[in-house]
Amino acid sequence: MTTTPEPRTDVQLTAPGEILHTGAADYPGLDEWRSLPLKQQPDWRGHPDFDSAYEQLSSNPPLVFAGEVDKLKRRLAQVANGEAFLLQGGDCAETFDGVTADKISARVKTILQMAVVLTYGASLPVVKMGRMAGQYAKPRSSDMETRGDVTLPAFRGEIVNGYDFTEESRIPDPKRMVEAYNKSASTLNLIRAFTEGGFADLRAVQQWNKGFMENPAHAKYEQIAGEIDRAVRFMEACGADFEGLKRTEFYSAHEALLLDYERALTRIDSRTGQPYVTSGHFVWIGERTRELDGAHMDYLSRVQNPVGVKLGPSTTVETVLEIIEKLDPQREPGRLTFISRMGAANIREKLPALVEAVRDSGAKVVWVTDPMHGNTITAKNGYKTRRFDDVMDEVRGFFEVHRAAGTYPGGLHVEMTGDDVAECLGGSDEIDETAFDERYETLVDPRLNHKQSLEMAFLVAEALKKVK
Ligand SMILES: O=C[C@H](O)[C@H](O)COP(=O)(O)O
Ligand SMILES: C=C(OP(=O)(O)O)C(=O)O
Repeated sequence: MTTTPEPRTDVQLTAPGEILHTGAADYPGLDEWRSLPLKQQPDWRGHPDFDSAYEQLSSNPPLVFAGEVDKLKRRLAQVANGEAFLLQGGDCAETFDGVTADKISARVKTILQMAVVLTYGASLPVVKMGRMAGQYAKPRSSDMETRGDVTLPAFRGEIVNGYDFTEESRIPDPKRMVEAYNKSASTLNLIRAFTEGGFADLRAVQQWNKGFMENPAHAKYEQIAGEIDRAVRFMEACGADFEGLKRTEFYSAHEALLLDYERALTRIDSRTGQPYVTSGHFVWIGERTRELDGAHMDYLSRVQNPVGVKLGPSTTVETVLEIIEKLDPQREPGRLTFISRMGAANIREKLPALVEAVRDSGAKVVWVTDPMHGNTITAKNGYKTRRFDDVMDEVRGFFEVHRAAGTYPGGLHVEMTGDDVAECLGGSDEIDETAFDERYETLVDPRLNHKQSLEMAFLVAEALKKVK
């Protein structure tokens, strides 16, 4: 069983509510991961720029504040209790060039649109979270990539190396961590401005959804869209406080894969003396790095953020119970989220035993479905893709499993974008492989485009109405 370190007594604690954070240079246990099995990392410790990049990050301001992280944990506790729904969405791999106002606003806009539809379906608040402002590191199936007769190190996300298929670009460069920090800061700044400055006004979001409904292909969602519209007009007629509804909470999330980056951005919260990863509000451990005795599990067991763990089809009951012991020994609601990514073909067979075991253990975790990562296929023309129908089938399976177990299907985790890309097959626009040459932009895995994301929200809203 993991023990949470005692608060430091030798640091100056400030009054509750203050947002000062100190570095975490010698906090006990925070460097334990360095002696444990560590997967999916670049070999860059000997790089001449490593120390200066690490020092720079260590002295930079935190990207998020411990008080916000605690607030998110309270929101996730509501999800664990079936009182809210969690929506996590964003790029597979953010790119430095993608940090533009247009692209960020399109993604935030799409997440807000999805959230309105889901809020209506669930009749519950939706906790909104972007795979944004830090989703720059990618785990890979293979360390190397071969094209023709050339083999080079695999692309590991722009925080590590470049996507161009040249020897120079694929060399890991620690200065990229500083660039990723700067890009994340810009992204968060814009997200905060959007979501606190009127962009999230419920009436505007509902207008955007009307645009989606104008396409005859989406007429099948007319009933639910009409109901939302009437509900908004009813609230307006009643004189609802739309000032309050102009703002919304929006949290950042990413895979805590690159431990040099996470360690350098860990800070001690001045209120509590406890360590927080300040690179994002919510961080998760991926399917490829979730060994119980591994570095990633150890590191995230020592910080206070709410954490997620991806669970693929090989996950056993013993593993989930041990993960709970390791990451949530205090059984703190909101601390632990399990993100299942079984694949449509597996979910109905593999998920029930895990959900039932967790239910019977009494632990209060959040259950989220990631219907993307278990449904990746290679299209006839060689592109990595996913079928919209498979994705939706996994979502339906997730709801069925929870209904049968009497547990709460707490959320949805999707790779999506606000742009009109063609990366996943199907949806009402019936995207097929022929569109890929023109509109395939992702650097690693295929995302739902704007319309496919909204369509998914409508379908999930229908499923959520049945949960109530
Ligand atoms: O996003 C998830 C992983 O990084 C991705 O699926 C790995 O892809 P690969 O199998 O092409 O390495
Ligand atoms: C790598 C990812 O997923 P997984 O760990 O589930 O493969 C991801 O979500 O980007």
